Amino acid sequence: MTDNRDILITEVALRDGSHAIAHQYTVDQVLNVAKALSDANVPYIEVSHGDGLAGSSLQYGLSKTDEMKLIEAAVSVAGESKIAVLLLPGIGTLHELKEAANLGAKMARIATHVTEADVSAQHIAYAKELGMETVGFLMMSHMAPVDKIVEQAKLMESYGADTVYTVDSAGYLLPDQVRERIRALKQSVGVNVGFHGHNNLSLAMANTLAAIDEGANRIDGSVRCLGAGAGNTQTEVLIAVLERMGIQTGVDLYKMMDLAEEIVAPILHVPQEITRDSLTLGYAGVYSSFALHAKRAAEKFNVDSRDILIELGKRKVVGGQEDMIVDVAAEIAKARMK
Ligand SMILES: CC[C@H](O)CC(=O)C(=O)O
Ligand SMILES: [Mn+2]
Repeated sequence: MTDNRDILITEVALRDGSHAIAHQYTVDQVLNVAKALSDANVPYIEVSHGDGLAGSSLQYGLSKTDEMKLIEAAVSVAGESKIAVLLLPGIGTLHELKEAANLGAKMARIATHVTEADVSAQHIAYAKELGMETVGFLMMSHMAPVDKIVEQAKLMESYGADTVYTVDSAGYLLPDQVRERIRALKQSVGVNVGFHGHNNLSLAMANTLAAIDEGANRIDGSVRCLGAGAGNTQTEVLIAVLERMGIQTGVDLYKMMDLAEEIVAPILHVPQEITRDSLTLGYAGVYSSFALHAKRAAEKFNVDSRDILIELGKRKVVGGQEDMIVDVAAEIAKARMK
């Protein structure tokens, strides 16, 4: 593996991308994608249900394949790359974390709502005990002021996180807002700082570059943008842009392009675009993974999915409250009948 990397990329298509295909990954798809990512020298490859370990459920969406089988498959072809898993405390437990570590996962990313870092303490500590590298992943970062994010990141650092992330789950943040968050984290924590963007307002690349400019050295990307909502910062494009800027990622651009075109594009049910629904997510500040749930609820209640998303934004609904999507759709349908 190349040592002189300025930025370490975590590829999230096999986790965040799972939202975009309703968690229908097969072992063969994961083998092919993970092998190609490893051949391209991507340092970290995240594999889990879209909502993290143990996310497979009626509430979040049932996986086609047990995620442990997917993790095992990815590990078998990972070579020098490290397999990462995502865990949201309350959805996943220490049990799944141990199972993933036993299968060979080397990094645990513990994700909480931006104001709830305290629930990550035991998961971060346990992941360290298991010998894993740990990341504190502060989701929906647009919903808290900068000083709150710093406070929460410091908590994660105190639990043992090696890296803390600002996560723009809704694809809502503007580049200046990313800058102020990353700058404050760089000034306040002693660990690596990372950024995870969503492209709902077509700002994932601009936001990622702003984060890097402020000193973030851990960056998430998704090949062919495969992620929730309009997807994430497109990895192969990011590699090209960073190469032009003289920033080393150690990732092979041509191999990433080939993977995107030949292996990942055929997996996509529909091309990853900024649709009216994903644009509404970014505009209203709604969790990107709500998009498919809102679409289904809109069809069921014959209402406009944008009205559902705007209302969810007003109510400041966060991850874990997916059941509210149906409630809101039903309320909108009922109000229309009056
Ligand atoms: C449901 C977990 C979520 O997809 C994590 C994430 O990638 C984000 O908040 O953007
Ligand atoms: Mn995401």
